[in-house]
Amino acid sequence: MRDLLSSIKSPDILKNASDEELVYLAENIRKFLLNNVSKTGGHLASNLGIVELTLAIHSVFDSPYDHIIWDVGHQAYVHKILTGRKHLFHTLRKHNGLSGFPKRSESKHDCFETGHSSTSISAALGIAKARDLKGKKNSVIAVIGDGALTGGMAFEALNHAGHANTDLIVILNDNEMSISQNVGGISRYLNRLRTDPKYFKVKDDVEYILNKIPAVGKAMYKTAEKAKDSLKYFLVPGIIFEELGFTYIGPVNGHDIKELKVVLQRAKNIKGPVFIHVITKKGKGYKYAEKNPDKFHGIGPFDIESGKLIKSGNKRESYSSIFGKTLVNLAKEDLRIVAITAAMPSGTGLNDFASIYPDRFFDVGIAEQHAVTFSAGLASNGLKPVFAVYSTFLQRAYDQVVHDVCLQNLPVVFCIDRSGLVGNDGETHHGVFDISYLTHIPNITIMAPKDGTELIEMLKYAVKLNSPVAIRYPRGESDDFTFISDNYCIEDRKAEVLLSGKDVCIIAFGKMVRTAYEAAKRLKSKNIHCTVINARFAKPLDEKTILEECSDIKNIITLEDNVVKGGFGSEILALLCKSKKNDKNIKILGLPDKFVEHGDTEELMRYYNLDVYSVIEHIKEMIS
Ligand SMILES: Cc1ncc(C[n+]2csc(CCOP(=O)(O)OP(=O)(O)O)c2C)c(N)n1
Ligand SMILES: CC(=O)[C@@H](O)[C@H](O)COP(=O)(O)O
Ligand SMILES: [Mg+2]
Repeated sequence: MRDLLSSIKSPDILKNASDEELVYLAENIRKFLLNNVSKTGGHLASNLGIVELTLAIHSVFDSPYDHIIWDVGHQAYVHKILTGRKHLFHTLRKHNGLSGFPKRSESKHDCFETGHSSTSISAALGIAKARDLKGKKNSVIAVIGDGALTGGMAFEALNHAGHANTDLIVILNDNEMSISQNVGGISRYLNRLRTDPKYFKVKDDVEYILNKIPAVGKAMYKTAEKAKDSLKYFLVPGIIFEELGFTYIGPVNGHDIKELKVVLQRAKNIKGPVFIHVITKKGKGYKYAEKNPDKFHGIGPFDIESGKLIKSGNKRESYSSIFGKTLVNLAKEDLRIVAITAAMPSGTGLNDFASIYPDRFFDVGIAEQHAVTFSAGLASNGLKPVFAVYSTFLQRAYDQVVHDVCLQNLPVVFCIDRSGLVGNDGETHHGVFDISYLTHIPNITIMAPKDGTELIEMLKYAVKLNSPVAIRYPRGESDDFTFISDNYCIEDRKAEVLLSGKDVCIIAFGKMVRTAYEAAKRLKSKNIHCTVINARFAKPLDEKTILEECSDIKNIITLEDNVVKGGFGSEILALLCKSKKNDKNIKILGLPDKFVEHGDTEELMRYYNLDVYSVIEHIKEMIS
């Protein structure tokens, strides 16, 4: 048997591989994924599940002539291996290394970039229509998971594609899982298609009966074979995809390469939009990932033998976990509190809330826009909705925040996790725009805690407010300032002065308070004395404290882990201008006007001059 993996540089090699060779290749790819991702971390379970499907797609289609669009893109590792990037896997998700998502700059085989879910069908349809207008004939294939299919955009695109009069193939990779168990009516519907004994019985009966009829039976069966899926349409009530205008094929065993190739070849020859329903097992081939696909969806380095995470040092509790526990406690006291997630219960720390208060917990699927307006509805009818959401995914729901929540001044609490740099996921996932996209909206209060204790206090305050509130906090370990801070009162909406000094005033927001504090401590030994303000609020700013503290200090620095444009520093600058205090020497430190790449968060903070050392240098330069 040829060892295709060791020599693979392009998918062309698959075209003349036997089915047995492809099965052997699938086995080797799984070993390769396991060996590499156990060292680098990454999205393991989704990739283990999609090995055969990716091999079949690249066997039947001709990338990059044919276009393949991967929804979310976290499952594109196998595609990367087959398209000449195997040798880069030791650098996966590291700074300047291989991205964890499709990147046009990385390969001509990555025709469209993804990271946020449910975009693939819209993109594929656009690509297909452009192809038609250019008079070309290549295939366009969108590969979308059952989780991503819960996103509204996917349905907007299916609705359009069904009557767009173009050739398009949508492959649904149905593994019954989003990151956690998939939820909702669509998921239940797919489950019925997958398992309905009535369907399988009827299908088998029809094939059996036709085959039994002597002479004509075989011919009739051949005709019926063609019409089988349409036949199914009549036999299974409401195949929604057929109703939308697609030819539905499935369910297909997503781990049978031979069957997959036959089905894909057939789809390639069908005119109009085709929907192929493929069934796979998330985590396939690695027992720990099959058993616990949520844990192995996106995982850090782990030990292959035991499936246990390799942890470095003693870590403090994460902000997500502190948030989750606090909300459980608050919900005990206040029965109006309900929690909402858009398919991220574990990532946002809501798992305990979900099991303790199942009736007050809502996983709405990957549907951030709906989650926000749903929260607005809950609030308008007397409840206290807390929507826990990653900063980057809330971008989706900007208009709902404006139009459905803030315009009506409804008391929805946005707990914005993963704000700032998130690290290895990179461009698509950094939460560096939320201050910019929220501060200009009337009625909203925006806070960021300097440490875990402050997050607890901010959440207590937020659920008491009768208007929209956002609390932003970063990925990972919480900080702890209890050794110096003795006032955690949030209700007075005041900033906190952590250190006083006459040379420089550093006004920091959220996680950056630590950087300001450490820089000030080190500068003291060089006889440079800094005031350090923990702003707590980006909106409304505690104008009084800030202006008083700045009044006798010439040098002012603002620090944030948001983009500088439209961020926290801009708010301070506007305040100083408004108060005629623009005779100051001011530096606004934050992230630049570009999409920040992937890499370790600390490394990126150094790279963008936002670490303690860089802040010290900024201050020295300012003073000199
Ligand atoms: C808009 C948006 N919200 C949330 C996420 C986080 N997220 C990434 S993958 C995923 C689950 C995707 O499930 P599915 O599409 O079924 O893919 P699978 O991992 O099962 O292969 C979620 C919720 C995202 N990427 N984009
Ligand atoms: C692909 C995706 O969007 C998620 O899987 C994301 O990578 C999760 O990030 P965390 O690891 O920060 O939860
Ligand atoms: Mg899935």
